Amino acid sequence: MISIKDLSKVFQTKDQEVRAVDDLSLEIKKGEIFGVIGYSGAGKSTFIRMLNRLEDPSSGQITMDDQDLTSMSKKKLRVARQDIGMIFQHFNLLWSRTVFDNIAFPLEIAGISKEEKTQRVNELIELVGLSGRGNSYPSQLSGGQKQRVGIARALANNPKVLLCDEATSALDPETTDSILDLLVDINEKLGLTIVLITHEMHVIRKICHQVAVMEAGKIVEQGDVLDVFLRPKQKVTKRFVDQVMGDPEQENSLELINEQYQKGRILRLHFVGDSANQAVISDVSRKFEVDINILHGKITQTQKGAYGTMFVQFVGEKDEIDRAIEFIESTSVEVEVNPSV
Ligand SMILES: Nc1ncnc2c1ncn2[C@@H]1O[C@H](COP(=O)(O)OP(=O)(O)OP(=O)(O)O)[C@@H](O)[C@H]1O
Repeated sequence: MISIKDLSKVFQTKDQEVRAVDDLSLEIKKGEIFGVIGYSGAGKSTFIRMLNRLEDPSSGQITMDDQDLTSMSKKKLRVARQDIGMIFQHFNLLWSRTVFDNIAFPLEIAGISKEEKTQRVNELIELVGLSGRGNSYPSQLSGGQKQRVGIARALANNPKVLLCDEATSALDPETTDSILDLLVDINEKLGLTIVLITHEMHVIRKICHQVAVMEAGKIVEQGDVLDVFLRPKQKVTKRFVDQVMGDPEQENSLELINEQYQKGRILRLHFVGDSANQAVISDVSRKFEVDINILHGKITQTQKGAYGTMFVQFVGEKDEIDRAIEFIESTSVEVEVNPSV
């Protein structure tokens, strides 16, 4: 759906040249929630702003549904932009307009009749959960509600793509989660493709299908969110994954576990995104004569299923423990017996 080839943006300042985006290529599929994560200065904002030509690329090509956005005339671009909605960290609402009139703004520009406009705005107000707030002004709303207005306004013209520029970075964790839930809801209900940039791995974990990690203007790692969580290759990616998972081995030394729990067997179980196997512990306790102590671990949910590591102790007859381990090995849960650091 969106194809980005060799995209670069060079800013020329008085005393130096800054390569904010450096020869970047990406494919984003229709209906996907695609996250780009990176630290401050990585080039994320510049990248996302080029997708709707708020920023003009220095070189490279962006095609959306086979339309080349990079070589388009200003007039054609105005029409093509109706297919691309955008929301911002600081909402960018018109403070002198009500919620209703903020959402109506893009419809007025598109020249839609008054009746149609009223109907569409009311639909959008309901979709984003702001029923009854149409006559409020942005200053009377919470941060989360302001972002809901931003989302409704971005969706007014039925775009195919929604660009999110750090859309939850100004919000507290609970409000962040409610906005992320709304984005998933919209993605599923409307089949909308969402491209977001963030510096928070929590956002990627919670809603994205695909992730690209950006550093110094380049994509240094990319893939299915679960794969990247499971096997982060680059140092920068490992740091982001640790943001949400922590490192169980470091947090609670295995040596200590092995010292304290000397009976039976210590196992490290690795869960990798197959929800059918999340009940493996209760299955084992039902099927085998072993006592199970859960010692330490962290399992987290992603859009593609659960992921995480858990340390457990199995106590019982040796043969029974071996059979229980064999059973776990027959599932998609990876198991390591008497793991070492
Ligand atoms: N208009 C500009 N003129 C000159 N340099 C710029 C301009 N915009 C961005 N840059 C530089 O480009 C690089 C990438 O900036 P960008 O804002 O895209 O990064 P970012 O990953 O979005 O970081 P942040 O989250 O802090 O905005 C930085 O070194 C920045 O200083």
